[in-house]
Amino acid sequence: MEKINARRIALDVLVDIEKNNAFSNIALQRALKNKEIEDRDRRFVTELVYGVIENKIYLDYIINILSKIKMNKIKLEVLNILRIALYQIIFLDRIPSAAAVNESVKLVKKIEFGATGYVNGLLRSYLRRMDELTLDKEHMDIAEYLSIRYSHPKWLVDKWLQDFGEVFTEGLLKENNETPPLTVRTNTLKTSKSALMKELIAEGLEVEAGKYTQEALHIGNAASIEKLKSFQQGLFQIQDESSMLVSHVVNPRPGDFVADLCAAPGGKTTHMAQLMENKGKISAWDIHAHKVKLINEAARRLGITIVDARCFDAKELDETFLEKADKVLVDAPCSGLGIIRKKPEIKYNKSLEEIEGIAELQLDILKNGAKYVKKGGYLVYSTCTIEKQENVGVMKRFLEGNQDFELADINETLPENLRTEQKYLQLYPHIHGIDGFFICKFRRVR
Ligand SMILES: C[S@@+](CC[C@H](N)C(=O)[O-])C[C@H]1O[C@@H](n2cnc3c(N)ncnc32)[C@H](O)[C@@H]1O
Repeated sequence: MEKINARRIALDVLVDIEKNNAFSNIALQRALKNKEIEDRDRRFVTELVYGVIENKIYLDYIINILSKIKMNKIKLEVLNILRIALYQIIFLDRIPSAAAVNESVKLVKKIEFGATGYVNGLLRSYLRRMDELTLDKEHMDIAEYLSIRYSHPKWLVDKWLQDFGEVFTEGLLKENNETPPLTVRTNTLKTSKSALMKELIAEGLEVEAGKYTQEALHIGNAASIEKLKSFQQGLFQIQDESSMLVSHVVNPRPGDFVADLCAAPGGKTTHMAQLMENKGKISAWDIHAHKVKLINEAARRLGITIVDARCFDAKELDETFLEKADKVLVDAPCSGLGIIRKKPEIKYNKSLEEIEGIAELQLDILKNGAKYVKKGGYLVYSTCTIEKQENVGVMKRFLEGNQDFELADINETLPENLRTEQKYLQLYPHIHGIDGFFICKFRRVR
């Protein structure tokens, strides 16, 4: 069998992401699936792929200075070989620079023999000149400096500087390039947190309790978690703590009827089913049929029977649900700028226009969601973004147009370390250490 070359796999994944606009997690999964690859190599491939995407603007800034060929004329494969090499030299202390250069030269020889001299020359030139290539914050425009240093598009840095100020923005940008721990939610329908902890430790994982929710566990050294027996037995679900907080704010009770309008892949649906002790009903909708399947798969694995998943566009009104629900959740499609740590390509794919469009979509879905709520019932709005035009902006616009609703107090459903004066919760990765999320809750009073 051919020896697995981690750098080669990382290269293929990076080219796939750029050429086909693939999502990093899906491209990685596809490339690693069915490969006999040790956990250590699997982690190295993942580290290279995420590291390069996270730092792409910075790596390209250096390549642009050193290259004799214009950036847009460099073949994608060669460009990514350079990025992988520079990423290792600059960011991975444990890899000697000479090894990073030699391995990249070997790789380019196999893939684009004619570019061998170019790659070798550029990398050696970096090693000679690296001191003079460091960014000089004092003499640069602050937005330009932050944009290159932390590889976020300039328009986004400008926006965040305006919204949050320099210190906050730099903290956020820095954290966005960190790797978050993998977090899982105990399936309390099948086990307890302490029993699951023991099980995972016995399976060779490093496990720690979460910071905010009683079901959460952080996993230190997971490589292929879905292969674990405990996963296949449905003892847990992979889910960030921010996302778990949403279901706690919804606070569904056993016997409730809950409508979850944007539900796939079912993280919050299945969590709410747990909180309902698998009693009552959850109608879980998603616009994409292939994603509806994921809700059903998750429910089956976790032993949940109260979920009725369907393919439906929540912008449409389903009159059969009018005033039927005790609780409605709109976990809305959003710009996703709170989860850049997990999906770093998000920062390159967004635009101001898209943020505006998505805020309108959220408002449309919320307006319909409101119509399904019983008198005295609740509507919860959540996103995985930190953008004010969505979040607080949409929350205010919803309240202006829906006089039957008022903001409900969410504090009693939050852990003490997250209680807030405001009647909504905005989480930031660099402040709370979990995904950037927004959560608020409306009560139908009339
Ligand atoms: C943030 S994700 C939901 C995550 C899910 N609640 C969970 O916890 O696993 C938003 C979902 O909304 C779906 N979506 C987008 N537009 C929609 C629409 N018009 N109607 C229903 N679902 C929609 C997307 O397919 C996506 O799965």
